[in-house]
Amino acid sequence: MKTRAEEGREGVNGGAERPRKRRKADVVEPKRAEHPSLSRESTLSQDSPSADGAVELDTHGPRALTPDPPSLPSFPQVTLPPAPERATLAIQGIDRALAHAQLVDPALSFSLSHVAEDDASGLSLKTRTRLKELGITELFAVQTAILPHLLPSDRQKRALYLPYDPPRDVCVSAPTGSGKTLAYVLPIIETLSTRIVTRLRALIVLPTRDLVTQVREAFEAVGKNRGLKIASATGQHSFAHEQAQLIAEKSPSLQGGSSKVDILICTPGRLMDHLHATPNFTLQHLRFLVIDEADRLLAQSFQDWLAQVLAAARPTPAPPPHTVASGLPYPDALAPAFLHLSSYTSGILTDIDEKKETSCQKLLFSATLMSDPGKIRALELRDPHYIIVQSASADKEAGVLDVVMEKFSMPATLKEHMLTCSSSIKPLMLFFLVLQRGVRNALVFTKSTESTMRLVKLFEFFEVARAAGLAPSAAADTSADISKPVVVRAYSSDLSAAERKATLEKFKKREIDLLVASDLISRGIDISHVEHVVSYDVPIDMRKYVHRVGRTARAGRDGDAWTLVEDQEARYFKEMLRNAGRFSSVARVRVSAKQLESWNGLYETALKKLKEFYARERPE
Ligand SMILES: Nc1ncnc2c1ncn2[C@@H]1O[C@H](COP(=O)(O)OP(=O)(O)OP(=O)(O)O)[C@@H](O)[C@H]1O
Repeated sequence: MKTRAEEGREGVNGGAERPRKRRKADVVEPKRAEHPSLSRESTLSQDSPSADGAVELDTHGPRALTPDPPSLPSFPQVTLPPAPERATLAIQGIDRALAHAQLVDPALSFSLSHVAEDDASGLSLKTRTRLKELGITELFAVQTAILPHLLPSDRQKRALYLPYDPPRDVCVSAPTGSGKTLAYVLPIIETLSTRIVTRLRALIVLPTRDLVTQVREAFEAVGKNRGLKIASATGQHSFAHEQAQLIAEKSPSLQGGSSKVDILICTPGRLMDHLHATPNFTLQHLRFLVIDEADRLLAQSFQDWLAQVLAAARPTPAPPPHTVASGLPYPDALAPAFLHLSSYTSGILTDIDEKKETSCQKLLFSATLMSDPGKIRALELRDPHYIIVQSASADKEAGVLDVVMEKFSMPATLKEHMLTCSSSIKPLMLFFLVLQRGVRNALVFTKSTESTMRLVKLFEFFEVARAAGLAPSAAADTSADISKPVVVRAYSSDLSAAERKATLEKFKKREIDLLVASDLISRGIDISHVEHVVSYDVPIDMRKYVHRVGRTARAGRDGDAWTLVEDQEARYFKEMLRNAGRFSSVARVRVSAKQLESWNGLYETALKKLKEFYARERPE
């Protein structure tokens, strides 16, 4: 019997014997033999004998039976263990708090009483009455779940300063349109309305100006007649104007800061500007720091905004005693956790001084909350409580895994469709959806501003050709009046802030049928009448998809999402859906050439006009 190594040598060298390489086992053997339990005999005896008593060693064969040269017995063939499941890998190393998340059924709700003084929601009668005026009679799942954490029945825990018993932070993952905004607006208004002096106590950070405007409107609506001052900072107005809105006292520099507002809603860039350059702008009195669209904001660095905000809210060490100024008191008020900075204290800690912490409670929200441990660490969360509003699974681990593996929950009332076609007829597919399927009150997403402009122009030329009766009108599968011209407008970063606002207003008033945009408004924007979302260009990842389609089917309303997929993109798009567990939820829509036939002529005419238009616009 030949060993495999010997067979191999024969195969390569034609039988010529080469000196055998010194193997590791040869070196180890004498040492092992020194110990009786590791001696050759005892090792061999562990192998199972064959029927005739000879030991079968499949790798060393006869050599193993002879005492010389000494060698170790064979080990079993190396076999790789089966690869761990993706789910197993995903759960490894996740934040402990996330693993203990509170899973909430999206169907959960809480009916509000508008007469009783006390209500288990924790909301005051004033707030509930205001909600009734706004047409809100019940709390949605995310609001029902979060209020006990932010408005505890123990009123002391609602105090504006909790330096010795600081509140736990809260992270929320809930589907688009599920009411996350009110989930933080309500407890903030309720808690702050007990305040006597105006200080900056709630800071809400959002990724875009449009969202700042929207959230400010929500605060103003709910907080009406509660005496709280609300401001926003986005850079839309001059810096000096914003400073005048935010700060009462410009000089001298007050250690406790000075604020004209209780609640500030802002973008991170502008927040940094005020933190650096606005005298007396301080975050030491913050009771709430809300990071909405948290995954998007944490992906953006903006001069390391998060680290700077956290540092500004955190008590700083006491200055050395000899630097503490004496003299007349300032009209000043330090937060309790910052009192050691006062000119009246020595700055020397004694045994009875307990460690004081910032009272700022961080609240994170997103429909696509990240689980990246690195990013979460950067938030310096305090004993965080996770709330996941998640349909389908009652199994806690599965629910947490869905967040970790980016299988985000979608609104139950959303219907998803995909249409596959060649790139050359993609615009025709959109015309088909609008004219045959009655797609109106729709947001159409493209991949870029340029793509938005081209599509809007092409649609306009198409409508001009249609109005001129250049093609027979086809029988539509819709009740929509297709004889009416379809109004299409662009919403892009090329427009001025005023133009964008005006366009959005017109769309809200239903004066625009199709609003074409890049991903500028794919997150957070809440327009209740959006019935359809069309992804004219496929979204590049699942997060984008979730936020785009989430512009419809909000607050329990119905909605349809259509994705136009070019043939070469189909594989990638389907794979993306499959990985996110959405493949079976998306209906494939087949459109035959015959169904498109009636619009072909108009399309050709529109394309020709578009070419002429761009030739005029950009002469060579
Ligand atoms: N309890 C409620 N009753 C009725 N309508 C509500 C309630 N809560 C919120 N809404 C409405 O639901 C809509 C969606 O809410 P909101 O914009 O807060 O969703 P969201 O979860 O933040 O979505 P996104 O993730 O897309 O930002 C809004 O028009 C809001 O006014």
